[in-house]
Amino acid sequence: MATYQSAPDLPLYIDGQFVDGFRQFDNISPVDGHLVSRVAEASEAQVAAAVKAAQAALSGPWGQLSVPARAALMHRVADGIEARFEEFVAAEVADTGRPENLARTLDVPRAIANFRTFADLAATSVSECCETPQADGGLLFNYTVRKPLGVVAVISPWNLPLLLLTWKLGPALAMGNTVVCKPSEETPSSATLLAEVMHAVGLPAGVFNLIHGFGPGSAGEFLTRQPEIAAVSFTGESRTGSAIMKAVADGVKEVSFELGGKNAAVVFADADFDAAVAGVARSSFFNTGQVCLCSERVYVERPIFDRFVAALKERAEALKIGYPNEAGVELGPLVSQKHRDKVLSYFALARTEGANLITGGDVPLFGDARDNGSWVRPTIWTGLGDDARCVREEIFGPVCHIAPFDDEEEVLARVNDSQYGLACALWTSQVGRAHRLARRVHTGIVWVNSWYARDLRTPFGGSKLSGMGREGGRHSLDFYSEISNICIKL
Ligand SMILES: NC(=O)c1ccc[n+]([C@@H]2O[C@H](COP(=O)([O-])OP(=O)(O)OC[C@H]3O[C@@H](n4cnc5c(N)ncnc54)[C@H](O)[C@@H]3O)[C@@H](O)[C@H]2O)c1
Ligand SMILES: N/C(=C\C=C\C=O)C(=O)O
Repeated sequence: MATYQSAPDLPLYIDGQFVDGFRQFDNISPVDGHLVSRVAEASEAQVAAAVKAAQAALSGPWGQLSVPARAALMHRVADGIEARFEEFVAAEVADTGRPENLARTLDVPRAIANFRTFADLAATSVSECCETPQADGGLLFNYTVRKPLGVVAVISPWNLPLLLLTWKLGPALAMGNTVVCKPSEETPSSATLLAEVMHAVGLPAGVFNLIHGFGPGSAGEFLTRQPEIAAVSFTGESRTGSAIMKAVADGVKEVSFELGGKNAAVVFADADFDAAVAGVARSSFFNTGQVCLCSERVYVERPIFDRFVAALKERAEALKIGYPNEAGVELGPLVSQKHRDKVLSYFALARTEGANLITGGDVPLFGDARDNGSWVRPTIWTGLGDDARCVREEIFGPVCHIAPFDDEEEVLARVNDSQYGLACALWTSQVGRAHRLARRVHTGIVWVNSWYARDLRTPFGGSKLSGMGREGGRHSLDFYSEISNICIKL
């Protein structure tokens, strides 16, 4: 049984040593507001030291390791996470208040899979080659080699803390880079536990470094401004991506951005109704709506609109909200009071914009310690126009707006009318329509009759304000390595 009581102070991990920061900040539980831990904040000098240690490690034993040897080490990291599985569950629950079952079935298993998948992909990847006959009868033989980029800055968000950190770490390390990681200030616990696993596995000092702190004017910004970093892999808000892009522009650093979204779910009258209701309830309320892929916009074909709204209302109101270790709990709190204030501001905005409130739109009163937490109810609106801010701006909470539509061309235009382009879920029984529409939706990812079903070999990422680049499968191998072409005249 995972426990999520207060933990000890959380340190930094720099050049193979656990060290204090220049000051500490509080890590507060979103369940009931209790102090989870005090966290070391890295100074600019400590961030610079971490990057220098990572730079030095490239020319040490780590830089001499073969790909299979690095892959074996990544598997040992995965073994280390497995060995401390319940501690990782407790760490994610302590910081996010999520249901234990979610951490046990998604977050920690995906961290293990992230290391194992990219260890195996790196160890089995092949390079390109070609032969070019010459007019003089000679031959050119071209082949490519992958080299590490160097020091990679890994900056991750709070919504799936361990999953998203390791989604980057797995391929970055498997491809021979060294890393300096800056997890979100909201969720430092599982990254710190991971540092203990990395240390125990015996990665050479400087290969993996962990700094805690905030964004602007703190560890996050300091990291992006270090001249020695070769690339930044970032997941977070679009406006943060823009700030990081500016910070690294002068150095022309490589960036991989997984950013925000305002994703649509489209339900046609011919869809499996019960599957679509269950699927949209999951895609709108999963992880309390704190997934960049969540459907905050739902379009339902008019003949089933009223029936669908009623069914989704019933599902939303049946979701079990509760303590992380309660049996059957499905929804936890939002990650912080600050984030809840943002979500509540959209609840208020929806009223101003004239939304019909179908359910939720407020804070549940428990009459216990949870009233000091960051809880909201799952919320459904209808009746807003496509130009409403609540229909265009990312809210990042358990909320969706449902609108009717009449035909494919209309709904396709409305789905694509967004500054984001991350994900879309289509619910229909017509295979031809599914393929036709999927390729015309302007998002990086389209699920048909499913949502957040993942194969780690597939490309993941978005367009427009949702990001830059793709990670997953060989796309991660490509991003986290420098490819050189060698041409030999035979
Ligand atoms: N596309 C995806 O795959 C994906 C996945 C998860 C979350 N997200 C997005 O992330 C957001 C929620 O996460 P968040 O609130 O942690 O995002 P955020 O942008 O506020 O913070 C993300 C990380 O960046 C750091 N940071 C903030 N400002 C920085 C700066 N100027 N320089 C360097 N680092 C900085 C933060 O400390 C944190 O570690 C949502 O918009 C969500 O859509 C996207
Ligand atoms: N990058 C991934 C998930 C992103 C979730 C966004 O909140 C993944 O599943 O690999």
